[in-house]
Amino acid sequence: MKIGMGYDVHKLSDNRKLIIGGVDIPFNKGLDGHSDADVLIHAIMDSILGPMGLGDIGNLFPDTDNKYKDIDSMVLLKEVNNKLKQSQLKVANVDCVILAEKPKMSPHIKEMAQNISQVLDINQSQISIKATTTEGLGFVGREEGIAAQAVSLLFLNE
Ligand SMILES: Nc1ccn([C@@H]2O[C@H](COP(=O)(O)O)[C@@H](O)[C@H]2O)c(=O)n1
Ligand SMILES: C[C@@]1(CO)OP(=O)(O)OP(=O)(O)OC[C@H]1O
Repeated sequence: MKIGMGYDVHKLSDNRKLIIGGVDIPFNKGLDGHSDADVLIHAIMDSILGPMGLGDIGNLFPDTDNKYKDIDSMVLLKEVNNKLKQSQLKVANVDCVILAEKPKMSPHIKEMAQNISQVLDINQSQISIKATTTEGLGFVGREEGIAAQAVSLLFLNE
């Protein structure tokens, strides 16, 4: 068994879509980044790459490479899953939390879990996504950005 963690933050900006867990969430702001800035998918990818010894998404998908400009992070997750399939490791479960003051994530959690389990070829029961505000405190509380954390447990498929 190997455990991995991932953490990511993106800034909230005008004139950007809010894409989290592959869901286009209606909101007056969106997350800014080189890619689509899907903060949840980025945290999940890092939590899988860590135990595989592959560093982080910045190593794999550098933001200096134009081919990743505005890329759908689900495409990057598929690439991470391809690397997982080439290894002897499989996902036991992924547990995540989204830190956002607004908007409400709860109406979108099921669709996020569907999207992620489909790309990772796992059952929906193997992925858990939660959300919390930070009670008005810090950059999340001031609605300057959204953060996500993920923990993945991988096992050796012998
Ligand atoms: N962006 C968010 C934040 C929270 N939720 C849900 O609301 C519950 C209460 O949040 P607190 O931060 O006040 O503890 C939380 O447990 C989530 O279910 C949400 O959907 N979206
Ligand atoms: C995904 C990449 C690549 O497009 O871009 P961003 O959307 O800026 O995301 P970040 O979490 O800063 O790090 C990884 C980047 O290389």
